[in-house]
Amino acid sequence: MSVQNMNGTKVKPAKETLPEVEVESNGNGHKMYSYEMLEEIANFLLTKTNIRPIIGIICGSGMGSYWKDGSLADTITDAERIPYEEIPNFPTSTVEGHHGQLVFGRLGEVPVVAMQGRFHYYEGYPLWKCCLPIRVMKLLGVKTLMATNAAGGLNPSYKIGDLMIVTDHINLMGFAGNNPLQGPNDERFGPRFPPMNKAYNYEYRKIAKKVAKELKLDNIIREGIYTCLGGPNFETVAELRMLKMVGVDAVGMSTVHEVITARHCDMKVFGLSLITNECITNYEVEAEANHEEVLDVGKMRQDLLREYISRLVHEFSKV
Ligand SMILES: O=P(O)(O)O[C@@H]1C[C@H](O)[C@@H](CO)O1
Ligand SMILES: Nc1nc2[nH]cnc2c(=O)[nH]1
Repeated sequence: MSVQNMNGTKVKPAKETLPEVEVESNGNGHKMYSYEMLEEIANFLLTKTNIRPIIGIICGSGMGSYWKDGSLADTITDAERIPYEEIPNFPTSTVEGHHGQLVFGRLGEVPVVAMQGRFHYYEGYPLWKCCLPIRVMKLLGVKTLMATNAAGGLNPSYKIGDLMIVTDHINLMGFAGNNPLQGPNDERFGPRFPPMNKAYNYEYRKIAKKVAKELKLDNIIREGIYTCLGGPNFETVAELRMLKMVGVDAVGMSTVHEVITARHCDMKVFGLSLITNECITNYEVEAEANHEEVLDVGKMRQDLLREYISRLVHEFSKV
């Protein structure tokens, strides 16, 4: 469901979130959920489905529509959809293009869980809460995270509709002291000081390039560095010029903190950006970035993404 804002743009109406239960503070005034509370969420989900997922997929903005209305529903079998509103202590999606449900099912033979809608910092969620579903996935038995996102293409050779295999990220929000792992560390998830030099699995990246070749996607597949800004505004020209200088290829508002959380609890990670718009680094350009374009490009690429992601799931499950 959506409503129109003052500019006629479609937005999701604000939803009431479930009451937050304080367990411990992360020292930043943020309340965090304990291991036991996350276990409760995972156990709740396990009572709702017989699927025991080994791969977790996060659908980026506009990239989740291929999970409904007949397209991936034809590919995914034994599908169980659980709206976020029905999951105790789970956040809810407030962004257009993020449906707000977990989809459990099988892609081919592989049991998966997909987040059809992720949580962003700009929605008002602290980073640990944006990443809460990753820890829940871990407790469900998920071994691999596939994080997809919509991103602006900063590398001048990128075109709208390209797919960028993420080789690495720059944690800009972390530079400013904001990290999902801030606060007391629970060793049951992972170490206090996790390494991050192998964030994006090398084997998966090789497979993703091989599969892209087989699907004849050579002309749209890229590899590059992603960064996340807090949003919700798109970037200024000066900001983009700065990011370009430090080697960023694609700019978004998610993924980095999810990947950090996944690596902390020893999940293997694959990252994929859909380049939905060109980052404007020139004051003479008339065009402006907008969310509608992001969603439109997601729609334009939904069939291709469905095929590519299904193939990747199959190949990754063999590693
Ligand atoms: O959820 P992702 O990172 O795919 O969404 C991007 C960032 C903003 O949420 C939105 C802007 O159009 O797209
Ligand atoms: N920050 C940011 N996020 C995006 N998501 C999709 N496009 C963009 C963009 O240009 N900038």
